[in-house]
Amino acid sequence: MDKVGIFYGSTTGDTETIAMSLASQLKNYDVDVYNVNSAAKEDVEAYDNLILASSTWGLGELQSDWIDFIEELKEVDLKNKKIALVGTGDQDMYADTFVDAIGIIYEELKASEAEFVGHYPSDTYDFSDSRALVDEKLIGLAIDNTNQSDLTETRIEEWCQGLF
Ligand SMILES: Cc1cc2nc3c(=O)[nH]c(=O)nc-3n(C[C@H](O)[C@H](O)[C@H](O)COP(=O)(O)O)c2cc1C
Repeated sequence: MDKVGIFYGSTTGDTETIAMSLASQLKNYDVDVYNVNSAAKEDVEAYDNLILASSTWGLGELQSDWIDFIEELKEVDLKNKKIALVGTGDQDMYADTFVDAIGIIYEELKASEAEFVGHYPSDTYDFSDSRALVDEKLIGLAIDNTNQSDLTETRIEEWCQGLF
């Protein structure tokens, strides 16, 4: 079975819950889940398929544990790895910075020659702006459990199909 490493940062537990849902949805893979507050770059090196998940805090900032971890990731040779991004956020309260964190992770890592997979259409959301918008699509899956919790399960199911 192909391996998938899920690396998440979570301040109040929302992204952690999503990381666990993703792990149970990816039934055809051997999945390990890491909190970035205690993960190291050697953990990342063990996987060809990565899911990187972050909530957004402040006004469009990375979840705090990601601030150090993104620097570690930049030291990993990510060439030939596939990376899928998952952002949690609130599109109503933070309509101009919705899931910006995954846009930041993408910007930091796009020079790495990793292949970014799992782009997601933005038409079922209602926000004004996001750094996660790349070529009119979201660079990864966005989850908003404050305003659209009813869509979360379906979005995860859809997104996980044929992801890697
Ligand atoms: C002070 C504060 C700032 C936030 N800033 C943003 C933001 O800029 N963009 C966004 O999409 N969500 C923002 N959010 C919403 C969080 O990202 C959201 O609640 C998320 O589910 C938290 O996930 P976590 O518990 O895994 O950290 C903010 C929430 C708070 C309380």
